[in-house]
Amino acid sequence: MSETASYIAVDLGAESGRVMLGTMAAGELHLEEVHRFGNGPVEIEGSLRWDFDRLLSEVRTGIGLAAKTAAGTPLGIGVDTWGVDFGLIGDDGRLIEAPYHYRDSRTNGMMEKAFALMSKRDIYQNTGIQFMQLNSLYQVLAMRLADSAALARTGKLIFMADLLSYFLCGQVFGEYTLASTSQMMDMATGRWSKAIFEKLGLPIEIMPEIVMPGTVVGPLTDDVAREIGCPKIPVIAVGSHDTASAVLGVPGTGGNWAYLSSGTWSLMGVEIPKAIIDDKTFEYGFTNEGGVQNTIRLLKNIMGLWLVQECKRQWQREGQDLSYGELTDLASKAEPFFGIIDCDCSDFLAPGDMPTRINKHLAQTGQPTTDDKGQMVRLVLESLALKYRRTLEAIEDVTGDPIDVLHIVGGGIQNELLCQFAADATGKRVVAGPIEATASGNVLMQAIATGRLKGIDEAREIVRHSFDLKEYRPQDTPAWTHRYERFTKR
Ligand SMILES: C[C@H](O)[C@H](O)[C@@H](O)C(=O)CO
Repeated sequence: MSETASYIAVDLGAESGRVMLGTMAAGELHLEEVHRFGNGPVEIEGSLRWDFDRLLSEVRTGIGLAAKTAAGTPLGIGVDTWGVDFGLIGDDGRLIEAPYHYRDSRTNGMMEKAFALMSKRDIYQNTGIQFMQLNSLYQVLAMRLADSAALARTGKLIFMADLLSYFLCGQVFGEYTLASTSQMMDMATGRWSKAIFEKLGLPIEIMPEIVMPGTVVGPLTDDVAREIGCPKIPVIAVGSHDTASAVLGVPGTGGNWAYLSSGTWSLMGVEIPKAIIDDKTFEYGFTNEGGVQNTIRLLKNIMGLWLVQECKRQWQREGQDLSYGELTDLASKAEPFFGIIDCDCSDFLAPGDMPTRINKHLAQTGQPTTDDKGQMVRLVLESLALKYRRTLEAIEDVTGDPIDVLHIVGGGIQNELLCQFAADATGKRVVAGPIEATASGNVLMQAIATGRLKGIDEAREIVRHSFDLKEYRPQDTPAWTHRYERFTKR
């Protein structure tokens, strides 16, 4: 077994996608970005969709570049994407329509319709998954209730990352961590939940077979390998859910640690050996998403930097194109604790004119509004940090274990102001890095699948030796605690 091994990681988020070449040698992981491309919703027939054909072509381009860049032939390709979304393929193996975007309005009011068919508590007891209208369950229910022709013609439903893999290697499968985000999988059996499909009248036969992360799915098809111009590299099921790969990429330094995968969304939680599905996790709204190597990701979705991304897009539309760096700089100089919002208010889920919606929320809660961009970004970041504190306290309450350190990973760590606010608001030591935790976890899972690594501990050891980490110590926490008390009383 040669010392050096390389793998191709395809990592797509809601805002951008990248193809990385990961090279493992001498206990270190080196990541090289060979291709990066934009991503975002496209409007088709008045609905929000993903431009799947473009994404697939970008992925193929990236794989070609990675294969050319690699010293030898990469040992595998792993694909991960955001959760819940899927494509439908017909019996002819072709995609029936452009996949829907989870922020499309077709799921408005769908949860209530589901609860009329099966109680909210029973759905939770079965799946252990948090309630978000964007969950796959409500997307499929919306199609059934709309007598969707596309659903009627469906041979197989395939989740986004696995759909990209399908068009690379021709194999239909449902990787476990990604499948778990759907709220259609029975957390106890790791199989599709018969109870949910029966009670909601959904076609279980269209669901793909669930496979565990680390499964070697199959080589690139002859056509794909020829068209890309690379060998028939095996496609490996990794933590197909980007957050599952990100959690494997957490360095996990000493003590009892929590993680925050920070990007469009903020996913905050802990890694546990067994799902916790009880009245407390139900009340707190915790989710038990599948992790790699038989772990569970107990976490909560927090609206995240989507709020800042959407403000930036609106100000751009209004002719002021400020970079994230410039916006954060303005925020650092703005008045502390000017106002506070509930970041997870469903008013903020859909795209479009976020500053106006934030001001409406401030006015509705008896707070002053603002047209100052720095002030608005600051109150968003402060509100996120206070939500992190609330979530961390809930994690400690549910697990009974105090958290010593908060690991923040992902693109969001470039917002150093938010990292510092997270330390200040929670009163916890924050360790930030790596930015590319998801791509790292993707490559490391392939290394485990190909026998180069024994498991999670060895993988995290490599993360600790391969990336620079930045520490943030809590400052001025009393002022934050005072603010937090006012926040929690709301
Ligand atoms: C809907 C979100 O994409 C999902 O809940 C989240 O876990 C994710 O995938 C973030 O990339």
